[in-house]
Amino acid sequence: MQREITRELVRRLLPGRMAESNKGSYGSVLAAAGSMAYRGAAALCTEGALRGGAGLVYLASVEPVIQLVLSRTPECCACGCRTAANGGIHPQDADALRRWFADRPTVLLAGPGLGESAADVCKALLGRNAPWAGAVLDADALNALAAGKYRGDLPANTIMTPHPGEAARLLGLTVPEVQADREGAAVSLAEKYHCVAVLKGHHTLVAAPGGTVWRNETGNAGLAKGGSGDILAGLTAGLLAAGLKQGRTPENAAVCAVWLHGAAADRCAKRRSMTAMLPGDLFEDLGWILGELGR
Ligand SMILES: NC(=O)C1=CN([C@@H]2O[C@H](COP(=O)(O)OP(=O)(O)OC[C@H]3O[C@@H](n4cnc5c(N)ncnc54)[C@H](OP(=O)(O)O)[C@@H]3O)[C@@H](O)[C@H]2O)[C@@H](O)CC1
Ligand SMILES: Nc1ncnc2c1ncn2[C@@H]1O[C@H](COP(=O)(O)OP(=O)(O)O)[C@@H](O)[C@H]1O
Repeated sequence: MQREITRELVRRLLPGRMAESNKGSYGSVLAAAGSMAYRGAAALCTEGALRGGAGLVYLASVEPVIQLVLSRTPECCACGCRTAANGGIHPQDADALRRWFADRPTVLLAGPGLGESAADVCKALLGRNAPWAGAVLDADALNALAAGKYRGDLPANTIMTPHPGEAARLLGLTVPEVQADREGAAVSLAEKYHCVAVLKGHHTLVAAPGGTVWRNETGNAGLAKGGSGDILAGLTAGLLAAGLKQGRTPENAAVCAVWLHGAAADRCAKRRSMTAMLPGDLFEDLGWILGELGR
């Protein structure tokens, strides 16, 4: 049975901003994102993590991507990596990152824009004894997981955010089969991969193993543009990092992220139209909606 995500639920579950706090109170995110082919995805997901409230956001990527992201959001800390032959992060640098973060509890956000480098990067970052406080896996990180390129034993507090195409690959189904039983697909993903599954699309669903299936009713077809999913992945990671510091669960973070993302899109469509709005426009509306919720 599905339960609707409401504004009141989100108000209750959102991490607070306390007067007596500092950046360490809201957790850290490392985004492993972007490649020579997909530069914007890294910019959108890191801004999503910052605007989702994480205290510190690091970006691991190739230098041209780092330059682009810092020019938009200098708040982001750079972990510049060498470029591999496939245009992505060099695998040796991914190994070094994993060692550097071993004693710095951090949420890993992996996938947006990684392209062909995803298999090597995920193998290095998500192998045995991965140090992450939690993880958000999206896009190419999910395709590499579906293809068996790294162990399916994900860190505790993992959230995956597949669109129906990615969900079909993860479950060995076709897209029409996923869409014909979205609730069954979301539950199967959560149980197969022991994580919180966010099955995106019109009426995004959130399922945790053995838990409620949440249905989101915010959002509109203006989100059907490349980059919307990258923002959701970053926002989810930012909320997860801040929420884990305050005893919230990954399910709480996913529920808040999908509702806020859709509510921002609904506000954005009123001022920009569904046709002309861009994913990057959502950040302004997100700020207004968080403000209305007292955060
Ligand atoms: N500015 C940037 O840098 C951007 C970079 N980006 C980066 O691009 C990379 C590739 O990501 P991607 O999602 O485009 O590739 P992919 O998973 O192969 O999806 C296409 C296939 O899946 C299916 N499919 C997709 N959605 C579906 C749906 N809702 N419902 C049903 N089916 C759906 C679709 O099937 P079709 O409908 O065409 O048969 C098609 O075959 C990745 O790194 C990402 O982060 C993008 O985020 C954009 C902005
Ligand atoms: N018609 C729609 N109605 C509501 N939400 C939508 C619609 N189309 C797309 N979205 C949302 O936009 C985002 C698209 O993510 P994704 O397919 O991964 O795109 P990309 O990776 O290209 O950014 C998801 O959050 C999805 O739920």
